Amino acid sequence: MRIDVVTIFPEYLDPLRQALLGRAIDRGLLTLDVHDLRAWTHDVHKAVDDSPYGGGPGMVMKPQVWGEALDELCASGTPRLVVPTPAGRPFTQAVAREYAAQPWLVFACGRYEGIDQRVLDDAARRMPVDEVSIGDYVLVGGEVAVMVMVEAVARLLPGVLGNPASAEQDSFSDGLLEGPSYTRPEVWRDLAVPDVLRSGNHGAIDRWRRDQALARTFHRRPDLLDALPEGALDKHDRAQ
Ligand SMILES: COc1ccc2nc(C(=O)O)sc2c1
Repeated sequence: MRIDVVTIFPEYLDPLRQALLGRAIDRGLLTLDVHDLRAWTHDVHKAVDDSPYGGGPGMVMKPQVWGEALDELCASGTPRLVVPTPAGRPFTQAVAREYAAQPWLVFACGRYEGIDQRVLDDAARRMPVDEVSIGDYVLVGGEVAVMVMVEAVARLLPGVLGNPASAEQDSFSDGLLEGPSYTRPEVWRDLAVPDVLRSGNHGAIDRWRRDQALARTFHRRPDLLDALPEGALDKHDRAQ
């Protein structure tokens, strides 16, 4: 997978080159190229924003600069353009899986009050454009949202996670929240690991973990239970 990110703060994306993701990039499992939007300005001040038509607070990112950047970066093909914005559709694990199947993603990081809408409308003439939000809160810019999305997507790529089963068992993969996890010691500050996890009875362990996930989801995210596909809960699940 090829990932390009366009931003006025390229160094903001540096953490993506650390640890697991950094190793995956070094191993060629994905490429990550971060571009400074100001490289496509032509004035001495490298201006990327201007006042909004219709008035109102803040500034809007200029269409000309973005247009030239995307023209150059997307000249060789048809990536999916992903634009983080508070007004976007929710970024979910399902969207992460959808993106992980794409050969090429270009992320456009807005700042200020956002990017002139015509940039997205023009891009949509020649590539799929997705406006997405990572949550119901507003950030200062798109960079942090891009880091969240790149990590969520990259970890799904073959070979990135040491144990592929991790991606199948983590929260949201079966539509439920993950239950609690434990490791040694057996007792810590008089808190003991649940006996079933030390029983060696894998059927009972799997059942206990499923029940824990259902209970946690019911109490913390009942909306996820409502969203489960028909038949996702068996008779035992429904009896919980
Ligand atoms: C101007 O660019 C922004 C500003 C806030 C913001 N908030 C996001 C979110 O997903 O919450 S994406 C995003 C992009």
